[in-house]
Amino acid sequence: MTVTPILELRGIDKSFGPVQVLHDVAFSAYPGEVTALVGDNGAGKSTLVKCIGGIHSFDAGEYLFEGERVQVNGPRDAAALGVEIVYQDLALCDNLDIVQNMFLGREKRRGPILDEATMEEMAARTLAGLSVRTVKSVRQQVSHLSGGQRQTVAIAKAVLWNGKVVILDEPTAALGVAQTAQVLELVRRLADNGLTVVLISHNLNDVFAVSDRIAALYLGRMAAQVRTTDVTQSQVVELITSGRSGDLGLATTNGATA
Ligand SMILES: Nc1ncnc2c1ncn2[C@@H]1O[C@H](COP(=O)(O)OP(=O)(O)OP(=O)(O)O)[C@@H](O)[C@H]1O
Repeated sequence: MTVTPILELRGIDKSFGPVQVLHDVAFSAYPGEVTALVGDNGAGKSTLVKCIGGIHSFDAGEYLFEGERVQVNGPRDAAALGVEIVYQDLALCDNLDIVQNMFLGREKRRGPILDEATMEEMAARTLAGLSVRTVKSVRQQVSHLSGGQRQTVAIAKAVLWNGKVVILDEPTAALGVAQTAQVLELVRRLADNGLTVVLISHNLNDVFAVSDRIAALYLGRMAAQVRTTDVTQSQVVELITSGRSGDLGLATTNGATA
């Protein structure tokens, strides 16, 4: 059965000045699935994600959303489609509480006055909808939260703003074992709730724990996009380090088939 990806990039080229960073990259992500984007340092993961998020324009290629070709000329266009990126450094403000962070720059107002009650209720409902029980009060200041709780708030913020495609940049990079497990559980739940999740990760244990598909970039080219159940960790290591895997009978190299 062929399933239409919610997000699809075809033939993406991207250069910075004379240096071509992405070469003819194809990438697809599907609702209800976690697609892991892997690759060595400098392979082009962040650049690809920034093209998806409208932060970088690309030089050639097509961007399709829900099967339709779209123009994404900036972060606002990506946000309007429902593409939300949660960066590793989180961009949460330490001196604000959870509600203030989740609504930062998009506050609800009743006339000239901030509608605190509605914002508080929406923040709490979003966290509850994600079965987040580790955050006790939405009025806690973010500086008092653990790394895992901060990551949870950043993810919930993306969901609150109607993220259909939620892209997570190394969400467990700074976390210990227990917090990593909590965040991975949340990542899986997002997909199980029907969202499309793209997970950038260097940690193959995380990738194999939660992903449905793996897209491996090598020196700016998409080496393979495969179902996680079709590959072993050592095959993925080979894809990351050499761009190929000799013993991998690839069913698809660009994720076009489901
Ligand atoms: N703004 C820029 N100007 C020039 N070169 C850039 C720019 N951004 C990225 N690059 C180059 O593009 C290449 C890919 O970088 P990118 O950050 O996308 O890789 P990555 O796979 O995300 O790496 P990492 O895992 O280390 O974050 C690198 O060689 C990098 O130096």
